Amino acid sequence: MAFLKEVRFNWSRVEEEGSYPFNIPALRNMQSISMDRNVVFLVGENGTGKSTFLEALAKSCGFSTISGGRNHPLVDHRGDFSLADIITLSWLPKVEKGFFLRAESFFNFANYLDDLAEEYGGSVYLPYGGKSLLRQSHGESFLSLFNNSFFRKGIYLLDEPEAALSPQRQLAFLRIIWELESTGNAQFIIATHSPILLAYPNSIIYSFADEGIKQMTYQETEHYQLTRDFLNNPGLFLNKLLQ
Ligand SMILES: Nc1ncnc2c1ncn2[C@@H]1O[C@H](COP(=O)(O)OP(=O)(O)OP(=O)(O)O)[C@@H](O)[C@H]1O
Repeated sequence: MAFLKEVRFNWSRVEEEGSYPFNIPALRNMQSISMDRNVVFLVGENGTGKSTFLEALAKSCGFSTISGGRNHPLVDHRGDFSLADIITLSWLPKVEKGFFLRAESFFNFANYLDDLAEEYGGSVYLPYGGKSLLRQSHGESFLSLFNNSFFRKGIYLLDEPEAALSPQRQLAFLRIIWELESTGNAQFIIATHSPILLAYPNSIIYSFADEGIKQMTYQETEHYQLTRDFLNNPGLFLNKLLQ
């Protein structure tokens, strides 16, 4: 269910326009972004601002900005989440639960769970597949999290969840998304470079670029077109590329 309906930018609150994160071209001209769909994808070239936007959403939701939900007091002291100070989230209905997954700092979250387990015992691992996430492969730990923790009614903000997943596991992950969103229990906002994940039906796809953020179809994304052209004829593609 689309709990989060819209994100509005209050640019008048910005004091230093020329510096990060307020200088990101894709975001600078946006007044609002509709989120009114169970599954919303953020795509675009590296460095166009997808993670910055997702982290600001996570902070505004009260989630850990390293990875985690509301009950995980993990603070990223190096990050700059000031974009969260100028966005307003419109909810209907408001949900408190959910999770922010940042693939690159998931290790810190797994470490944090191990520290908790040392103090409170192995039951800490129950929502994460019953054992330390560090004793599972990267991909297994992601799927353990998705399978065991993502069952509550909530909003799930995922930054490149495909990072650890094989193509087969990406398909398994699409099935998890479907089971949760089609029963009205979840909204997913996912930054991704995966042409497999992007194929999920009935989503909104937002493409981040210097000109702004534009909604497009799956077939219009560069991820789809480039992957299709490559797979149609890898030899020809590489011949041109490597000449
Ligand atoms: N803490 C920071 N301080 C200054 N600039 C930053 C900071 N974090 C990111 N940037 C810059 O902001 C821009 C957007 O970065 P961001 O990580 O949001 O991009 P992205 O679209 O998620 O990229 P990718 O697809 O590579 O993950 C980039 O130019 C990046 O160099």
